[in-house]
Amino acid sequence: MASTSCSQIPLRSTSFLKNSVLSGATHVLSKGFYLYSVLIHPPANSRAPQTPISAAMQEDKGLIVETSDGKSKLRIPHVLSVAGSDSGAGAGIQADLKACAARRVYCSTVITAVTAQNTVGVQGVNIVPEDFVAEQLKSVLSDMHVDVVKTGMLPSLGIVKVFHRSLKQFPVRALVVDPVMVSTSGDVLAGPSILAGFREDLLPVADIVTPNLKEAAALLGGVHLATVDDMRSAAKAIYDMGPRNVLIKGGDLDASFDAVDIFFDGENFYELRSPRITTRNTHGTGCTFASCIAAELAKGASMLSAVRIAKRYVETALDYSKDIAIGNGLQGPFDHLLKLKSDVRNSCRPRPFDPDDLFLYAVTDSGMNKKWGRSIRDAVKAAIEGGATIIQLREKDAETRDFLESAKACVKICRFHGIPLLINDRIDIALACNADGVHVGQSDMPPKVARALLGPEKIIGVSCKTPEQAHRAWIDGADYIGCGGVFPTNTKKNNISVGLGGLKDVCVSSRLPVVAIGGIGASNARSVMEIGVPTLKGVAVVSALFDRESVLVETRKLHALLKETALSVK
Ligand SMILES: Nc1ncnc2c1ncn2[C@@H]1O[C@H](COP(=O)(O)OP(=O)(O)O)[C@@H](O)[C@H]1O
Ligand SMILES: Cc1ncc(COP(=O)(O)O)c(N)n1
Repeated sequence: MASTSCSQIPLRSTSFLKNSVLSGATHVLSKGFYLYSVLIHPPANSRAPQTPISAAMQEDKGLIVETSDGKSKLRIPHVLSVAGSDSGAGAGIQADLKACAARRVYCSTVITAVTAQNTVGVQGVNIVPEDFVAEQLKSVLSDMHVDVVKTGMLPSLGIVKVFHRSLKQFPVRALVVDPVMVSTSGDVLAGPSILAGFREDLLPVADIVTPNLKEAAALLGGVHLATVDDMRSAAKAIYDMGPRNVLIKGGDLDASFDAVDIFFDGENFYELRSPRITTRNTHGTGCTFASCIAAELAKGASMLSAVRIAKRYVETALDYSKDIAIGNGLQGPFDHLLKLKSDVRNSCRPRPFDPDDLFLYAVTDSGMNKKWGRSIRDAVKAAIEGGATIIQLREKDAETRDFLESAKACVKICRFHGIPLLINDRIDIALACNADGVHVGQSDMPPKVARALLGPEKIIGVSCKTPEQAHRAWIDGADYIGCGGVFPTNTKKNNISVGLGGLKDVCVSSRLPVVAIGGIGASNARSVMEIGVPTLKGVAVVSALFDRESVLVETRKLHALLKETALSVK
């Protein structure tokens, strides 16, 4: 095990530990002192057994730090990417930022070169002056707590040296070296002159180095690598140059191979295999892979686990992005956040939420649809045709897969008619079918968590019985509240009804639009709307529409009645 010591040392005076790879964690910041728990790794090439990074994280006692004002704050795992900018944003700094964001890790950046690049190739490279690379490094490392540094394009020997010096001055927990030399398009990003810098300075202090086939060949003086066996030999030979771990990426193997990478930790070889995805959108896979390893290490994963997660992440992102079209060249970027397709797929886009959408709110019920022999989609179609202004799928006992298929079909129908579709309770289904939002009860997913999962554009409704709950829903970022049950109902067991008085209290206090729910139908809808509070925008109905022979006829009837009432209430 590496030795562990704990000492109080002045702020930013860790450079006495030069030449050691150091893991540290600040616990208390007061009077200009860090209480610094130091894990000193002897220089890697002395081949001491490595300290698992997760152990270093435990030294941190979690990610909570106490600041000088006595408040505890969350310290966010942090990767610094030292790399080149890719104007096409498929690789380089841009890929690193997206990969870290996708893996929920903060990423700062030091730009070493600006490339003019697209899906055709690299049209130009402008190298950032060495002293300005040094200045960027100092800005970030002297201020922010960086856990892991990941390097990409280091275009000159001078920049490698500058970087190496900064690392000595500002040690970090782990170093991931992606020895970028040639882009997938075949353009040179860093010439052979940097090889000496890699061999002498960076590899001996790297926790992992991740060359692709061409880069591994260059590091080894130009050997030819074409098979998985060649990759194993290369991993061993590169390991002998000093890094703690080596990963040889096999994306460029013959297309008949699986996507195979070789990971070597000095003792064992691991063959990481995934199906080769047929796509042109592989620009930036290497940068992404290394950034994801760095992100997982920053969160505290062991090296093997970080590498495995990174492999799975790249595979998932490539598969998701295999049919997207960005640029006209041979090598397209992929979607790191797995989000770009969801809005494009539906040619009819959802429109923003309008409180008047709550006017006639139809809530489906699987039991009732079964009883009347209707599919969910037929029920939804009929309700829309009858005048429903918003739909909620409330399918408490549907099997997940059936529910998802029905929900997808209903999203199509609703988008076509410009009617919002919400899912009751099931955030997973709402996400998977790209519904317009969800409706949650007081004991369902908290609205704030739902918002974080669904994003800012989705509609979130919350069931509330009291003004306090309505206030909470507003604080939590809901879009509307459903108040009820107004009258006793069979669709919810043990549900105490609030009556028209309770509804009125909630509507008067609510800062959100309200829809009344519970036992409402043609016989009592007028009395509900006649409470005459402007926040009350409509009624939500289950049985009065769906526990009837004709959903269409009942919806039409109720719509007409509500319209008439609205005119007289105004
Ligand atoms: N077509 C593909 N299908 C699945 N995985 C791939 C594909 N191409 C590359 N990979 C994976 O992406 C990662 C990056 O590898 P590679 O493309 O060789 O890096 P680089 O971009 O540096 O050339 C590796 O894990 C590799 O196996
Ligand atoms: C700025 C920059 N950094 C790295 C790469 C390598 O990525 P790829 O191998 O996918 O072309 C690149 N093309 N551009």
